[in-house]
Amino acid sequence: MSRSVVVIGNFDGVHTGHRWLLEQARLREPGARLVAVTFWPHPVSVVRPGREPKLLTDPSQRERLLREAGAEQVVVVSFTTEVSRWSPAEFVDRVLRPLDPVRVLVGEGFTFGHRAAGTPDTLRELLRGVAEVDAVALHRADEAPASSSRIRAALAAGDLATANALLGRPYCFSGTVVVGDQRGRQMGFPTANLLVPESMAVPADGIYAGWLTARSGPDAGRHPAAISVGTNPTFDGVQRRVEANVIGRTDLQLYGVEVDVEFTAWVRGQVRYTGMDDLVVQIRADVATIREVLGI
Ligand SMILES: Cc1cc2nc3c(=O)[nH]c(=O)nc-3n(C[C@H](O)[C@H](O)[C@H](O)COP(=O)(O)O)c2cc1C
Ligand SMILES: Nc1ncnc2c1ncn2[C@@H]1O[C@H](COP(=O)(O)OP(=O)(O)O)[C@@H](O)[C@H]1O
Repeated sequence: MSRSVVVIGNFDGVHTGHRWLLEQARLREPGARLVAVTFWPHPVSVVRPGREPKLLTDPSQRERLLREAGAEQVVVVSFTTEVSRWSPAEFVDRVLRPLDPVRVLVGEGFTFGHRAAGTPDTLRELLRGVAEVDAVALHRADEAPASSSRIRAALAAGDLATANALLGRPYCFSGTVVVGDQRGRQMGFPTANLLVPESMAVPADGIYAGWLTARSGPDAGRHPAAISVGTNPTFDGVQRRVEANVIGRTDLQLYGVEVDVEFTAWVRGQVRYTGMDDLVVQIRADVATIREVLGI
């Protein structure tokens, strides 16, 4: 097997900064196999349980995005308490050496190993004579570097434009369509409902313009969508859901189908209406706005 160029990180969101790191790896070692080393679950959930951030990508989405960004191999280290106690040297011996790296790239400020004792300098020392180690300056999308935590904060604040700019792609929420309260079709706007796992980040409650892609089934493909994130306050709901109405259709069969919901633009916040009739009038207006936003 050819020698590798390795990038290491959590890569949650696979945002512009992560993609920049992968591009640098490709440019600096064009002949080498590009390997992304990452972790699952998120190390913070093991080291400081309960303090882990809400995730922008689940593991399968993250791997798919890393491959799209040029990774030819994705190595997922199962992060356990035992792994959290590895010294920097153990991490290098167990994870990096077997990949036969010619160069390793990490973001500036990267730390690894027990109590985050390893720095890019430690890595350089441990790999002396084996591989070059580059600590790459963090890519700046604007005044500050793109980071998963900035993106999470922007999403939570309803600032989808900033989140999407830092991601370098529309924010996307994936899941399996579940049965809801069967109310959507009564209102003339059936919605494919996705549950929001506790572990995942989701944009602030509100109405968004976007796209729904069904990965399989009779309606496979990408469809324009009016998206609602929230608890359906009009109906005193409690469970937070991502719901997408495919615009102009009432005939889709999406139950049990894996879908990707892409968020293109923020439209408005959630409102508690006094009844279904007022809500339906508003949804009609939303759909008209969303058609314009999407240019359909
Ligand atoms: C474009 C759009 C806008 C919506 N706006 C609101 C809203 O402002 N307030 C609210 O309580 N629910 C809103 N909803 C969510 C509806 O309450 C929900 O889709 C409906 O109750 C159907 O739920 P079901 O899929 O579980 O049957 C909106 C849904 C869509 C598609
Ligand atoms: N245009 C559409 N957009 C979304 N789902 C649709 C559409 N047309 C039909 N459906 C189907 O209807 C279901 C949603 O209908 P709805 O009455 O809102 O039920 P539920 O409350 O179970 O979500 C979806 O899961 C999907 O299978």
